[in-house]
Amino acid sequence: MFTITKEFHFSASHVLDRLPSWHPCARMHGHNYVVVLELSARADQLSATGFVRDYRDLDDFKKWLDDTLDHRHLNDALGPDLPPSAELLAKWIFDMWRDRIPELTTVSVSETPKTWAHYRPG
Ligand SMILES: Nc1nc2c(c(=O)[nH]1)N=C([C@H](O)[C@H](O)COP(=O)(O)OP(=O)(O)OP(=O)(O)O)CN2
Ligand SMILES: [Zn+2]
Repeated sequence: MFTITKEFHFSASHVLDRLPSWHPCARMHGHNYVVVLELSARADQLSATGFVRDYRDLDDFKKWLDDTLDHRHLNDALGPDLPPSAELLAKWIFDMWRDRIPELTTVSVSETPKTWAHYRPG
């Protein structure tokens, strides 16, 4: 298998309001999020150019991220039923984009330089 990744950035606020009140993340705060899309293909699926997918094809994803999540409150963007943890945000993005990017295999979300959550369907 070949895999490619491309990294995207956005800034947003959130409240993890299902945490106990003593937890700092139960208060509203923000992150400079990093999202990494991983796309995969077998050797026989590569384009004639040798691409899993042209990185430039992901420009639509960048625009969507800017329009949908950048400088937003994630609790509003994801709705009241989905806690905006890094894990569930990664799955939410995967589910939004799996049909438009059939080669998509993993979505990863980082909230801080030390943390990553990864979602790939089991
Ligand atoms: N499994 C998860 N744990 C936590 C999440 C999450 O999405 N998934 N989110 C948070 C907070 O939103 C935020 O990311 C804080 O994380 P934390 O690592 O505690 O960040 P700090 O910078 O405060 O940590 P330091 O240890 O001081 O670097 C919490 N947990
Ligand atoms: Zn947070």
